[in-house]
Amino acid sequence: SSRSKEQRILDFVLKHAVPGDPTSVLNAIDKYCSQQEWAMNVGDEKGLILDRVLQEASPSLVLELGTYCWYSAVRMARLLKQGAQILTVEFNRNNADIAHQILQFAGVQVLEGSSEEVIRQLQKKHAVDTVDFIFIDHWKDRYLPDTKLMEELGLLRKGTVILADNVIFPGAPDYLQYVRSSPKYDCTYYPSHLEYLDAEDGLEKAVYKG
Ligand SMILES: O=c1[nH]cnc2c(O)cc(-c3ccc(F)cc3)c(-c3ccc(F)cc3)c12
Ligand SMILES: [Mg+2]
Repeated sequence: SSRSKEQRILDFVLKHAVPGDPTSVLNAIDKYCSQQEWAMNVGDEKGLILDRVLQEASPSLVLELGTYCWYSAVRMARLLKQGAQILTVEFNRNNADIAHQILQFAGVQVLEGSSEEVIRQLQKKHAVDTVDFIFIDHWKDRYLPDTKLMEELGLLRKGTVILADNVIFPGAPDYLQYVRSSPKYDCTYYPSHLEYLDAEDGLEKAVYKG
């Protein structure tokens, strides 16, 4: 059919999830993508690690790089404290549209454009001072340049948590080498598996020391 995989995921969510119940949305996406069509959501196994690291950080402002089908934005939004905000960046127009449809989540805003463009506009256009929690899940070649850009722009504060997906598969070796060798970060690796598969993958947490 002319509908994309992402639209088929949306159809399944709209058919099987309960409006306003984020856990039912996550369960629907995980069910569809593990049984029907694989998709690059962070998934349920790595998602549990994301849950724990996010709750420990208890952020007021979250920046997500890479919205895709909005799985991780929903995952994080369901755990945020009252009044906290997620800014999620998606450069692919179609995915942004799917994201808008899956759930108009209170406190979640989809910013369209390349991560570099959006990061450069955060302070002036989106009244951002510093970011408390960053989930990097867009494109492996942008992990390091975007992190350096956020440092240069003063978007990181003492204690800002950066959690990066796919540091093993497909991997972001230049990013890993940088944060692990930099005196500006305290790093922790969380071993896991590629979403819905047995391949090894993991998340890297880098806490900015200011
Ligand atoms: O690009 C990604 N962004 C954010 N998360 C991703 C993820 O969680 C998984 C994958 C992934 C896809 C296929 C595979 F066999 C292994 C890993 C990708 C990815 C990697 C290279 C690609 F060419 C296209 C997709 C991404
Ligand atoms: Mg990923």
